Amino acid sequence: MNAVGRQRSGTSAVHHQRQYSDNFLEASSNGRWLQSAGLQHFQSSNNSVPSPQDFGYYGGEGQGTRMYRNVQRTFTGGSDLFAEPLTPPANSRPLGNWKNREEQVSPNEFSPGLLDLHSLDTELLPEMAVPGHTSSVYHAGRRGSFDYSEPYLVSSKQTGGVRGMPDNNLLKSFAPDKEKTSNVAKIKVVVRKRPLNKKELAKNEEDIIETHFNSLTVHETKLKVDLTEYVEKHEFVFDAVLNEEVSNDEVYRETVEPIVPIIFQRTKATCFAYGQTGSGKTYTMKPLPLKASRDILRLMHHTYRNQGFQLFFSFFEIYGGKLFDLLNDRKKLCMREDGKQQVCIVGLQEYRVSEVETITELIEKGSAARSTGTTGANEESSRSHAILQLAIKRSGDGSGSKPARVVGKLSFIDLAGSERGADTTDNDRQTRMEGAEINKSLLALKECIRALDNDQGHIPFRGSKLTEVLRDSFVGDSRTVMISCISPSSGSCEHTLNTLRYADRVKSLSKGNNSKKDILSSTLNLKESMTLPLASVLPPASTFEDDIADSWPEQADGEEYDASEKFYEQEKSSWKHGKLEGYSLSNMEDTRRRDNGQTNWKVPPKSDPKHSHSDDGLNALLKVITTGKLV
Ligand SMILES: Nc1ncnc2c1ncn2[C@@H]1O[C@H](COP(=O)(O)OP(=O)(O)OP(=O)(O)O)[C@@H](O)[C@H]1O
Repeated sequence: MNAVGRQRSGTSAVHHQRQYSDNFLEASSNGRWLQSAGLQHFQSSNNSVPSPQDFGYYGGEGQGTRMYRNVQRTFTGGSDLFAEPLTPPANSRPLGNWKNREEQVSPNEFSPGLLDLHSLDTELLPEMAVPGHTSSVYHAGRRGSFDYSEPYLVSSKQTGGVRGMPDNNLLKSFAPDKEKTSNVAKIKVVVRKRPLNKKELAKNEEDIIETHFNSLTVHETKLKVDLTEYVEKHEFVFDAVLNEEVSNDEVYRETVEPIVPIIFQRTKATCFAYGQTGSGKTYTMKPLPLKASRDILRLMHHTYRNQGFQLFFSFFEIYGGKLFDLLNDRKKLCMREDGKQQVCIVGLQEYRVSEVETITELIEKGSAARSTGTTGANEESSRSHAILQLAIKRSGDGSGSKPARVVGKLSFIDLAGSERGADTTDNDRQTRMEGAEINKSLLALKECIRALDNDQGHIPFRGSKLTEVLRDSFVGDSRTVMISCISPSSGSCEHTLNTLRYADRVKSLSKGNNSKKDILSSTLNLKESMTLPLASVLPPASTFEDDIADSWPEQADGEEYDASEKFYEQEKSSWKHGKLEGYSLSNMEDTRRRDNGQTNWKVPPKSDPKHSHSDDGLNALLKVITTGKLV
């Protein structure tokens, strides 16, 4: 497993310095996010981006008093929270407190055009031979050193008639063969830890996250009955763990870069960020589409030159269960399904793009129009799920004479911040309702990923608008990358554990190697999920009840009532009947552990007579062993 940049090593000081020069070089927030994307040379110097007033506030549509981001607020908004540099590398932070305490280890792109809804563009093209590709080692040497400077981009040389495109001899080659496609994991779970911010430092909050190669340990301080403190360790293993020193460039390399070539191979891929409000989801997600577009354009103009591929860009959000076009004055959109159960977003404006600069402008424009609000942890919190889609289309015969149809799609989802209901007690009703809606969709997302990975016949896409919209990204040949963002602070420990457990659950769904152990583990996870359905996202009782009673005004009129309500009711019922008991079965969650620096694959959880699901799990396990079938 890749460990670049995640371990403190002899180069850590360099990483550290680069990380912050990436993120904090300019005072201009616009420049800042381009820098953090490694694309500062694309910073718009013209006035083509509309003025803030153009999107300052969009009334109506039941948006109440919600605020929208203006151009001045970019994803690094609120950076006043951060000192520069912020934290020394985690390993250099004194872990003394933990050590002094008694330890307890718990096993644990500009030609705008309206989207032609009735073109068959939601259908994937039949497989077409793509001649003339260069087949070389795509990732050769990338693990050894970080290419922070991105020389092919910094270079002022223009090649191939596409601005911002790399110099030929620096062009990375992609091998678009089937084998490569299947080599990219179906589900990849990556965790990113952000540095402590000013607020947390001011409160003397400790960094409780210790990162290793592809694992991390959370040091949770607890109190015994006699009020003496002890530290409980929670260990998790993921596909990659990115610490606070890791730049957005490396995040891209680890997460999205490997899936870019395969979207030319009839694959739909989704990358989403999950995590507590203020944990760095927007910071992490915002640079990714630009970097991916750059690579896609490079492939289109080099490897796939003159083959009729086109790149289309769209950007919308789901707020309160409704869809809004972020590139068209927040126009309300409708989601429809065609006869083939393909999802069509009626009215969504799509832009055909061929230059990175244009994409930069579109991202700026869309981000400025997002719904934001204030939460306890983030003054400018994203209260919507933002979905940015890059669709690769090609005319049916590859010559451009027939209408273009979708070949592959790459969706970037910046999910709204997850919150525990407990955190919403000092928030207004609107914020609490947002929280409930957000949690519902996160739960539905997890359920879909779970069902997909278990090859279940029924995928509960109707669980939420989010999953309905993402339906066509999950069926067929799809890839999912989940980036779990966490805060390192002791004050966010519970959130962090919830986020990691969600991530671990998603990860455990991946059959990856299809080893028997994995299958067994999936069985156990499924079993557990049946008894603990709302475990990781459910707000506490009081808030949950309030939120149910308060249902969204737009939904109350039944206009867009859908199966999600029913789903929600079912989940609520499960919860009411106490099926969440045993949620803290951390040994069930932390399925893989490290031992003496070696990663051990999933082990079945220990039997615990107090928890009946353990017996169920063992029974399931035995059945699989004896029958070779999942039960
Ligand atoms: N890895 C990081 N390095 C430096 N600063 C970071 C990092 N991650 C996040 N931040 C800063 O933390 C603050 C909150 O981040 P961000 O807005 O991305 O959180 P979020 O998870 O999207 O929150 P919400 O869900 O409420 O929208 C921002 O000021 C951002 O610049």
